[in-house]
Amino acid sequence: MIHIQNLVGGYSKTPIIKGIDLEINKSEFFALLGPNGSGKTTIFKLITGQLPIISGSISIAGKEISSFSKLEKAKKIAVLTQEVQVSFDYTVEEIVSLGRYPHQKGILKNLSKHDLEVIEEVMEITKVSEFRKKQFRTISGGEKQRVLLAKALAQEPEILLLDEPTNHLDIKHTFQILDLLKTHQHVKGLTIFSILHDLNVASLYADRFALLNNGSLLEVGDVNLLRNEEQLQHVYQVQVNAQSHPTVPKPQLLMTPKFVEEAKSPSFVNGYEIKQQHDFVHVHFEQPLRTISNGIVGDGIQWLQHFCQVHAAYNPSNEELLQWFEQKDLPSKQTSVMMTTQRLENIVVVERQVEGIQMMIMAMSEVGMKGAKGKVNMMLFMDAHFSDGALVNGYMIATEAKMKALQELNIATSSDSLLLGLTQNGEVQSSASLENRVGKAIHDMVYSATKEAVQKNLQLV
Ligand SMILES: Nc1ncnc2c1ncn2[C@@H]1O[C@H](COP(=O)(O)OP(=O)(O)OP(=O)(O)O)[C@@H](O)[C@H]1O
Repeated sequence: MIHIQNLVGGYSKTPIIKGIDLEINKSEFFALLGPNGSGKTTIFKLITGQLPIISGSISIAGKEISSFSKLEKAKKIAVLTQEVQVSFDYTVEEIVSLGRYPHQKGILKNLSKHDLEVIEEVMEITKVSEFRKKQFRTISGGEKQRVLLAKALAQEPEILLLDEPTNHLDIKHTFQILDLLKTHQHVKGLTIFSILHDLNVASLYADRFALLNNGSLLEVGDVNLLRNEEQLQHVYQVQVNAQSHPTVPKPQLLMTPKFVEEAKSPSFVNGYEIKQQHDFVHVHFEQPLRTISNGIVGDGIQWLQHFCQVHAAYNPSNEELLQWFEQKDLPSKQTSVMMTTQRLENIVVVERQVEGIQMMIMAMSEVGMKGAKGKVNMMLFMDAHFSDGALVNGYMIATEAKMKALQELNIATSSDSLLLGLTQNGEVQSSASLENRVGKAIHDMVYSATKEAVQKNLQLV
């Protein structure tokens, strides 16, 4: 649809855009990414004709851009720029109506019935109808942005060029507007070429991407471009980690600040407090721990600070759990909970240094107890620093060590819960295995604690 070939251009004889090739397909949402000053707006100005092309070419649907008349271009392309220049005291409705100008016929250029219908529709979908009679200059930045988008849509273009369409919008309106644009893309076959600064929003909405740096394209491709952490780090000069979105199969980027709050980092043994009451045992760590767990609360990979083994006769509902958190004055989003039907006097807490690593384990066994299913709930805390991959490795080693101990005791268990919590102090361990120190430490600690917890129970039966 838009064919850019060996394009060179800029503001003076020294070109900003240094020979780029780009193809934007019909009905796709294409995101132009790149840091400040990389030349994104300059490319848009070369497309719209605001800046002269030094060399190379731009064509739309096979026709050289310079051969379009102003009106022809306005019927094909609508542009939403960052430079809001509305010199007269127009109302919102009047601004949106200006979008129909390329379609109006005759000398008087009156709005037709169809024009009025289009204006109504675009004001409705961009949610600007409610302030249609207000003066444009008196509305907020985000409202202005929506009005200008309504004007662009009123143009009924084939191509929409958007320079940062969401930069003044709150998250509700950002998602509302982008959902709306996606609908137009799919239902009306609109081609969207948009400059976006928010890489996470771009990841969720765009079909293809181009990364511009210093007037040249570094990469053009699909969403995998946003999984290239090294390249993004090099271009944006920020530490970036690409993670999977929890429900959409797209990457999301997490940025790490250079400024890190001075960690109090207490020594591991002084860094936590254990409180035991008749109905729950609570471990509180002074610093949040990186955790992996399948407990009833706080499951998956998270950062948590409170860890509870709770006595309950039955599995509580979510409402009951929330009430419980309130009663105990615990933050529900920073707490891991495991449930047991047994009395908590049987809990085993072991603090030990294994393979030079400080560790603490809290294990609650129901094995051999009357009426119990036969499970061992376990929370293992370590003064070590694991990558997410090592965390998963460690979880597997802990499960295997627990099973090994139980098999040797001729005990079968079911529905166990396990949590691994790391202080993330020290050197990052990218893997844990029975061949390395951290893996061996997990194995030895879990194996011995499982036996200890089960034997304590069996003595009490
Ligand atoms: N009117 C101008 N005259 C001369 N140089 C300009 C002009 N406008 C922009 N430039 C220069 O052109 C380069 C590219 O600017 P451009 O606005 O295209 O970048 P951008 O990628 O859109 O940046 P941003 O993300 O900050 O909007 C910059 O170095 C800028 O200083």
